[in-house]
Amino acid sequence: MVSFATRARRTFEVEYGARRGTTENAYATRGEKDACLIDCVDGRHAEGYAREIEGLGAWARDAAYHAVLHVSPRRLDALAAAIANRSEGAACVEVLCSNPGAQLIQQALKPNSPLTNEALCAAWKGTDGKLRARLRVVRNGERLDLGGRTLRFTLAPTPRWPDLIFARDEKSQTLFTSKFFSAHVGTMEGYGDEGGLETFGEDWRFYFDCLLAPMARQVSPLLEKLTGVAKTICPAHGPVVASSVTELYREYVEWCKMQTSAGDNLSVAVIYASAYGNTGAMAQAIARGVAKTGVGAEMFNCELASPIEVEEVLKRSAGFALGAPTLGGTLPTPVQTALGAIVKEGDLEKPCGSFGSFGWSGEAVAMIDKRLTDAGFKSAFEPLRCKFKPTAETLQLCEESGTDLAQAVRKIERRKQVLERKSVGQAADGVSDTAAAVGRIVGSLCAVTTKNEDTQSAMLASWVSQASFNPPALTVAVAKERAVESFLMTGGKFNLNVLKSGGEKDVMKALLKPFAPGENRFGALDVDISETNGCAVVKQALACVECTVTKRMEAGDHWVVLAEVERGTLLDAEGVTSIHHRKTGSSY
Ligand SMILES: Cc1cc2nc3c(=O)[nH]c(=O)nc-3n(C[C@H](O)[C@H](O)[C@H](O)COP(=O)(O)O)c2cc1C
Repeated sequence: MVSFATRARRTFEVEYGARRGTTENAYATRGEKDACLIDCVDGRHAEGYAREIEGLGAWARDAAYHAVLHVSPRRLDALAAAIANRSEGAACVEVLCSNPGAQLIQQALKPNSPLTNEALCAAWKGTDGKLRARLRVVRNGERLDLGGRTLRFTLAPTPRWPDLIFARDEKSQTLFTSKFFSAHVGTMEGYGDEGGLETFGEDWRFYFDCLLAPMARQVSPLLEKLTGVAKTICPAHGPVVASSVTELYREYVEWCKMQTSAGDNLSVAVIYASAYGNTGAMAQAIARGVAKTGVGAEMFNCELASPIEVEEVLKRSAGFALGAPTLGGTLPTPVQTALGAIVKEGDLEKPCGSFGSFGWSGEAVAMIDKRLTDAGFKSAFEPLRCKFKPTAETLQLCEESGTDLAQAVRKIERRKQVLERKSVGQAADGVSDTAAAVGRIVGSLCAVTTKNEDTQSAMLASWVSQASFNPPALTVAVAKERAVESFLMTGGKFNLNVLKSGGEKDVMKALLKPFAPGENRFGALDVDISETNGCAVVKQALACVECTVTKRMEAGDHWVVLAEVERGTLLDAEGVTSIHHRKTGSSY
């Protein structure tokens, strides 16, 4: 195995939001006859990758095969380095990938195309003009005999990775799963998953929630293809799964089920096209914002689907977002077709949104927005436009916009239910005994203030409790759809500003005011920024407790966040803590 760990967060896609770094993994295996390199790392590590392969020995350097389970433009420099480093007399390497993967490599090998990769072109054909590599498209179920060891390939296309393949080494019962069972964590000691779910559960789940949950419908049947014995799972990122194969597989099946059953009740379609992945990254962040509310999110790449499939996804969705890059001053054709299908379906009750990346003129998003508005659709968020690659702030904005879209869908659903109940003569909102009893539990009214990269955020909280004397620790329950939720991952910092009885009104007003995605959360509130953790200190509070998240536990529609107290400051020694009294346990 060859693995490169990065501690820093280098890219801003939502899946890196937990800020635990990542690893780029690649593997090599050999039989009695031939060897095969499996997977490929990010182009940043191209030189190191070639060196590491060389270090394994001539069998790896001059391997007969290189199976690239996911082809991305970002990985082509590393593929080029591996090919360029082969010895002079080595035979042509067969680069195995799926049909969509092969198309991407062919584009990269074409001179003067937007996807041309100079390093790959140079490596593919040696200076003597002889081919040093050739493409081989693998079929579903195809076997590669290495001599006493066989690799079996399974095609595993998803909207985000249409070219994905799994490989199974039948002799060692090892599964190579690329993006499946991956995690962005670069902090482990070795390569393995020692500590299993206890140690990496949150990382696996976060990666799943960000990337696979919005494609759960497509992921579920692919998981079925992976059943059967496997001793080891080798993913593209994070630990090699050895001690917790069965548990992680079971969790994946369960998470998919949770997501699809949420989607069966109520779901939002995020329909998009993306030539270079920028609009795709925005779509991913919007889908994450939707999914964390418990509403199903279905990512749908309309370049890979027929108009009928677009119509079907629209029919089963209660809202949608449509995204496109600007190419040649207009929308890509598949998005125009999808737009036509949306307007034709014409269910104007469905809330919507538009988004997309552009380079200079950026007409696409305005075109989508105008067409939808003219047809009578109502947007749940302002059109989201982004110049080239989205930044951390843009992705945060996309995530919050996704949450707004899901909440708009929920609101319509609730209204429908109230009308239904009324029509059958039930009370619209009776408080049950259980709810009334639970409502008698009280908590201290606090402002949680937190920060992620350059973005500050805050929420009002009363489901707060001390949890340990030594070390001093506390818990806060955070609704899954809350914008600050993604700031409070393990390792995240926040301040718990305990509010003063009689002095809580202004803070409540400021924090309960609806805010648009990306808007300053503090409004007119007077805050200082802590020099130790960079989070806001509410000046009107009674006390400020600076904390670091140590663990999260899933609890129905909330995450219970356990945090260790780093330090505390008493801002007002005379005041009394504000208590939040309620009539019902079914709302705050
Ligand atoms: C062939 C081509 C044509 C483009 N035309 C435009 C254009 O007319 N206006 C514009 O704002 N950007 C244009 N761009 C820039 C893209 O919109 C920009 O690269 C965007 O980030 C692509 O998003 P994507 O990664 O989702 O495909 C063009 C890019 C290419 C490669």
